[in-house]
Amino acid sequence: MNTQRNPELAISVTDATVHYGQVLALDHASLQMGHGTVCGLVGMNGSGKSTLFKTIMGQIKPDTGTVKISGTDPLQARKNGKLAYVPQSEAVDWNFPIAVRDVVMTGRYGQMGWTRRAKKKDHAAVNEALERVELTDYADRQIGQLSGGQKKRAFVARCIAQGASIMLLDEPFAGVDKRSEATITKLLREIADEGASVLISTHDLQALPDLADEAVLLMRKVLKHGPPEEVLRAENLALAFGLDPMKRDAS
Ligand SMILES: Nc1ncnc2c1ncn2[C@@H]1O[C@H](COP(=O)(O)OP(=O)(O)OP(=O)(O)O)[C@@H](O)[C@H]1O
Repeated sequence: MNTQRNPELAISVTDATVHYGQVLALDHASLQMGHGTVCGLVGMNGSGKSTLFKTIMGQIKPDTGTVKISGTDPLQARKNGKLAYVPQSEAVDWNFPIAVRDVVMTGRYGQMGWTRRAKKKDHAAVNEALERVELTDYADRQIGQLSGGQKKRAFVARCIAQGASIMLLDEPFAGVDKRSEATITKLLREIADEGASVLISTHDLQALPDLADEAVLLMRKVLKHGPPEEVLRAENLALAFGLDPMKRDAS
């Protein structure tokens, strides 16, 4: 685990427990992530991945434990633009009448003040982000008129335009074509090499060694955290999935 590059951890979740009514979604889960790292979060349906994201984002306050983002409170980290989130596709209203460029511009809102009037530097940041995700030619399309992979790229561009140094991506490869997957994977690698930390939930275990420096196996608590090839050993997967999901669909 590369937690050495900066002594202050990018993400530090300690002993987090979350209930939804009677349902125990996180059970004393702890996760420490350094800067400049891509980390894959894997676990079966209902293992708590989205709940962990919401907890890291400060949307859910855990019953026990603490969350620190670069040493600060998650809400503070969101306010200062350091923490960004790419939601699952189902969580987005794709019919909303907004162009791709404007979706990316929402990443700049925190830095614009209450007028939300875009300045030259905001337009420049949006254009650069669109270019990095190869969506410049689609900038004026309504967001719902993109393919699944292009939609994901638009949301990654929003994080880039925001200047976030910690990014959480909830299943960015679900329903995504191979070209978009390769573009996103390469981009996340570049972003991490520039010092950002990227936590990605995915069901694509086969792709994990190419995608991530580290993997986390979640089953309400963090069962394993380390290099993907170690975490994805058959005995560990059996613990988390009760079978060998490399041979079958992991979901
Ligand atoms: N709003 C909610 N109310 C009640 N229970 C919930 C709620 N959200 C999640 N849960 C439950 O909490 C547990 C963890 O759910 P969560 O969505 O975090 O899992 P996940 O690993 O992201 O699943 P998936 O891979 O299917 O997206 C599950 O048992 C789920 O049914």
